[in-house]
Amino acid sequence: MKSKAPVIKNQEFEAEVVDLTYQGLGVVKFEDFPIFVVNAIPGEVVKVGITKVQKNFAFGRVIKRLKDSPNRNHDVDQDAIITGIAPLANLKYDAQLEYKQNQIAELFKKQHVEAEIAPTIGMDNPVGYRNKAQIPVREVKGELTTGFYRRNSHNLVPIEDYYIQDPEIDKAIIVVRDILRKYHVPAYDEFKHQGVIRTVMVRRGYYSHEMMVVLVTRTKKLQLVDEIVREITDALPEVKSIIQNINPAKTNVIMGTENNVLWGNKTIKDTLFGKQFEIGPLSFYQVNPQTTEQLYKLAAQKAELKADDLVIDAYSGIGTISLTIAEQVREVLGVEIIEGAVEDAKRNAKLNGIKNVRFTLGKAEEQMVAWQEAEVQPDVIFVDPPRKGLTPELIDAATAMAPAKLVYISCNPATLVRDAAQIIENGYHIKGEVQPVDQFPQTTHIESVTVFEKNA
Ligand SMILES: C[S@@+](CC[C@H](N)C(=O)[O-])C[C@H]1O[C@@H](n2cnc3c(N)ncnc32)[C@H](O)[C@@H]1O
Repeated sequence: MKSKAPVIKNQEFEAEVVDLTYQGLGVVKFEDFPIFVVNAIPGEVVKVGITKVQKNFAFGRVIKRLKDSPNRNHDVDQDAIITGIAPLANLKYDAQLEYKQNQIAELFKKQHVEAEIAPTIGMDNPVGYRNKAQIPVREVKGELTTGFYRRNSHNLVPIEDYYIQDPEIDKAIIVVRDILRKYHVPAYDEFKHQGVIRTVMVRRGYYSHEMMVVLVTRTKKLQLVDEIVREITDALPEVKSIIQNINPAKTNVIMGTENNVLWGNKTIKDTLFGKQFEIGPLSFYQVNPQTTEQLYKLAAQKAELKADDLVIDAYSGIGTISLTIAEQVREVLGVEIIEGAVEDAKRNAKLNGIKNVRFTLGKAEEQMVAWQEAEVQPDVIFVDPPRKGLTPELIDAATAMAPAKLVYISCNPATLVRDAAQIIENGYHIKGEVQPVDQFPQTTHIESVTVFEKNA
């Protein structure tokens, strides 16, 4: 079909940036036709070159910035922005916090759900916070290279400073990269589906400083594995676990399902709220331990837990929410889909001497229905789903059990507002303000806590 777009590829023009999308792209208009531009922020005037035209919108690039916004942060490496490591880093931090609050408010408005959104709780030092890195390994100019993809592409940009990761993790990535180079391990080629090493994953406990290195390989065979392991442990004394994860599939999914412990333990430990957690290679663990403590504390406070409460923790991961609230309530029932995470959760309960939690392996949407059919009567339900949010079946089953409160921890406001509409329709209202907590500074990801209370 012929495009009705009023712009063509390579066209150049000057315009003011009028908005910022949920992906952190600046919006300029040409005769009301929206053009999305990397690294352009509202209030700026830019000379734009059109790079791609679609039916209802186009993409462009900044040829020249003619006027800066006062909110522009000049103090950031451009690689972080062009690769999408830190797509919001061109905005000063206060403006990022405001942007996140506004994004949630706009989405609630579009959904016609009334909600007050509190100012985003931010970090004092919003860089170097990530406790986990998953770094693609590719061959660039004939050399094994670690870095990040240029946005919307699979072209690897070599990077050594990832800006938002724990700097000790950045150092470890360089060490591992150099060892892999030394032993001539072939980097994965995703087009030919050849080569060996696909990804290096590193996780580091914020309090424990225990480090796990995961080498994700296409093949079972990893040449000179003993030498590689010895060199990693010699160079990185914090490493407590080295794992080979095998992912033979032609896929964008980073990790496979098979893990071989090459050296050390199969998990690392970290602490949250003074409790110990063991974390396996495939388990979800919040990437920002500093704000996670704030987030869960807030969620628990807002839940107004009582000593006799029965609580459900849906999407319980390795048990972080369950175990941090267990002492305040009678019993917690968790459900989680990843087997390794459920095993971690059970071990973590033992490790902390907590006896009033029960973790079930399964789909939250099915388990919630099973609990409802078994006439379980929870006082509070916590839900902390992945980005796709809840299912209608889960919401119906959860609200049918009539908990006094449903505490929704969301990492995607678009699915939060969709689910909020159904929860409200089922006889609940939002209690107080929706509280954004900046779990992911410098990125467009938005975390928040909302409490739904049963109507009187
Ligand atoms: C955002 S994480 C929250 C984990 C945990 N509450 C925490 O903070 O550590 C979402 C969790 O949901 C799990 N998950 C994804 N889909 C699921 C499903 N359909 N049923 C149960 N768990 C699921 C993931 O494996 C992950 O552990």
